[in-house]
Amino acid sequence: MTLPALLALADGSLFHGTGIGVEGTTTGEVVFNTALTGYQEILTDPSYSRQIVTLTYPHIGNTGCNPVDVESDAVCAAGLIIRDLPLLASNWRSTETLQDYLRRNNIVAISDIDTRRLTRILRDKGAQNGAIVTGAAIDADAALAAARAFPGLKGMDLAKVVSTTASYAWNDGSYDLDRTEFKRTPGTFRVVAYDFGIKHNILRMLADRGCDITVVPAQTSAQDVFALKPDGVFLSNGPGDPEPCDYAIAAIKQFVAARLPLFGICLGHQLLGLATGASTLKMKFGHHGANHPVIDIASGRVMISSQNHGFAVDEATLPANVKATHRSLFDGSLQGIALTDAPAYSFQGHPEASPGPQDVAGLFDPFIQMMQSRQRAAA
Ligand SMILES: NC(=O)CC[C@H](N)C(=O)O
Repeated sequence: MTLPALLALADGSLFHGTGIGVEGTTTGEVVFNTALTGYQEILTDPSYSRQIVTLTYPHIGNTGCNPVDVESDAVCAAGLIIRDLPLLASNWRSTETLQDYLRRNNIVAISDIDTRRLTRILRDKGAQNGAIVTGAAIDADAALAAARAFPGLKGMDLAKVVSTTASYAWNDGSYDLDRTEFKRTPGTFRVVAYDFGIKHNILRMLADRGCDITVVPAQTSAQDVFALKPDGVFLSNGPGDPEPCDYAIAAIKQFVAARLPLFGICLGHQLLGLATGASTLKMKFGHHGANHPVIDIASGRVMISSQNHGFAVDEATLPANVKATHRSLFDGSLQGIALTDAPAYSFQGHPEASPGPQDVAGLFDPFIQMMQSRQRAAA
């Protein structure tokens, strides 16, 4: 039996389709992602908390779902919007269909809508607050009211909401090619990783490079981190607006002052920017995809990157001791910064990919080199 479904946007747009998850209502900011593959990694990326994701690729679910291709322990996106759910899921690693996966994770989702029309609206008007309602008796006015009641992500501190409540150790490296076993590299560097909504593949890529990682809650004080005697601190990706995360910004200022090696990704990049005194802004529709070209300003090299952000550091507000290292070739927005007077840098896109191309994976290396230099200086 098909489940009727309606997507309502705050601008008044309505899309009738088919419910492919559970019955109910979900609200959030509706964003479009242009990646062709990786729907499971996208759904489980904590940075999508309170966001409803529409995928522009029309056939989603072809390869089913499995327990391995996840970026956290839960489905974090507030909902999913797709054009077409294939009748058959086929892959040797698939253990369940996308529909079963969505239902088991209690996700409200809609298919059979014109995702191209939806994406054009989001591009023209900017990311919209929205609601998906599924069930036998759908009321368009109630759906619109739900969409308009969502307060929007601006000013919303979600990092401390999705973060781990207790610290834990992580030393699993990447999977082998069959994705049946983890690679393990002996830990040479003690790294404290702030969990603002951290993706598993970031932790794996740090572990592959010899990091022994302690993951700590978002609100951990700088003092508690210094007590762990780290060689370096990593600032993770995460959902929501970076600006209200004053606890993290205060801690980062202390790490910079102590000249502790620092590396930030996405939200972590935005927080490093704020800690240096720069400002962040909300973008019109953000960057969400797996094919975004960025230029390394010093070398002129162009790399294709995975992206997922709706806020950005405003390059015009960078203080004199912070240089721009990367820019987006789609819209010229700032993609990377480095401090000129401290061992600290960050990147707006996703060097860990998952999903996406691995062109920018080398951005993990300077962090390792900074920790090496620090260890040598102390020896
Ligand atoms: N992936 C992320 O870390 C996203 C950062 C932030 N929530 C943004 O939307 O810009």
